[in-house]
Amino acid sequence: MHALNLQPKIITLAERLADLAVDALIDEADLSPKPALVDRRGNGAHTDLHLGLMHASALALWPAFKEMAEAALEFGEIGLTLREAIGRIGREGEQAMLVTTNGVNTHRGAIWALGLLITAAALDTKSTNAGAVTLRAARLALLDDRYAPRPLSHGAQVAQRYGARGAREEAQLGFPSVVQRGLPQLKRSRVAGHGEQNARLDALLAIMTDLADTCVLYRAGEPGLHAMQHGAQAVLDAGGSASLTGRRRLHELDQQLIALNASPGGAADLLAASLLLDRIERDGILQGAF
Ligand SMILES: CC(C)(COP(=O)(O)OP(=O)(O)OC[C@H]1O[C@@H](n2cnc3c(N)ncnc32)[C@H](O[C@H]2O[C@H](COP(=O)(O)OP(=O)(O)OP(=O)(O)O)[C@@H](O)[C@H]2O)[C@@H]1O)[C@@H](O)C(=O)NCCC(=O)NCCS
Ligand SMILES: Nc1ncnc2[nH]cnc12
Repeated sequence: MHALNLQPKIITLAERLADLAVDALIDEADLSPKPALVDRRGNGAHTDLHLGLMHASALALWPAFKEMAEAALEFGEIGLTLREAIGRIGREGEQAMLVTTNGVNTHRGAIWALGLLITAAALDTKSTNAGAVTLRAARLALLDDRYAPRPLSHGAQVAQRYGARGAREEAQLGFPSVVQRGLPQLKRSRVAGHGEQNARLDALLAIMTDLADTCVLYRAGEPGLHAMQHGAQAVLDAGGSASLTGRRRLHELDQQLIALNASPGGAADLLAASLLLDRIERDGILQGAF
């Protein structure tokens, strides 16, 4: 007769990082009320997305995140070999996402941003503050993956039309929207006692105030981007999402962006990146067990 094994399974560093990334994506999707984005209330400005699809997509990305962290551990240093390995894994992750969502792009930007951050975190678990991790991620993003296809993506079309360089530049600059806006606002709103959900909403709004979100530019042009940036600033100026006036401004922003079809999908990805870095900095298992 076999005794029941009640020992907790020891998870690997790569598995732990993949867990943190998926948790960050699910927390981002669930956070409500987000302007014009999919959340617990509904589909925002989207006709082809819903919350269940966002969850399924996030879960489908776990193996890719784990493999990226494993590649970092295997190669051990920033270089073209690692960059091209995670590029391949990222593209396989995109395929897994598209199979799960039946062809809908739920998390392309998130695979890019969180994939780079997971890889960068795994490279040195003794140096996991946001500044150090984003710097390593930027050095990876600056390397040119020779095998990356160059499709005329929405981001590429927007770059041609408006000169906005979007997700690639955000990573190559070390995620300024995360390090200078999202994370500091998350911490400020927590310290002010606004509650975790409001702190996360404020972090999203802080990202939106300055981001050249190629998703918004593609769907709603410069008027859409202007509405997103100024509307987000108006909520923060009114006291943020924990205040009554701020909540009113947030509702107005939601209505305005939906009317413009302007979904800030890039800002949503960068909120998930902020939540991931916040978790990596504070994670007891990551700090202690490896
Ligand atoms: C380098 C890549 C990110 C490719 O970049 P590019 O700009 O060429 O490609 P896009 O396909 O447009 O994807 C970029 C996505 O990044 C998000 N984003 C937008 N602006 C920013 C920004 N300023 N900073 C950071 N991130 C940003 C955004 O993702 C979200 O929006 C998605 C929905 O967008 P879209 O497809 O346009 O969808 P809709 O408007 O809804 O379209 P329809 O309904 O009309 O169909 C949503 O998924 C969010 O995630 C942009 O979409 C990179 O992808 C790449 O090179 N990948 C290859 C693999 C690789 O090398 N990986 C590296 C290992 S990690
Ligand atoms: N919550 C969300 N709604 C719409 N697009 C997104 N892209 C990433 N997160 C999103």
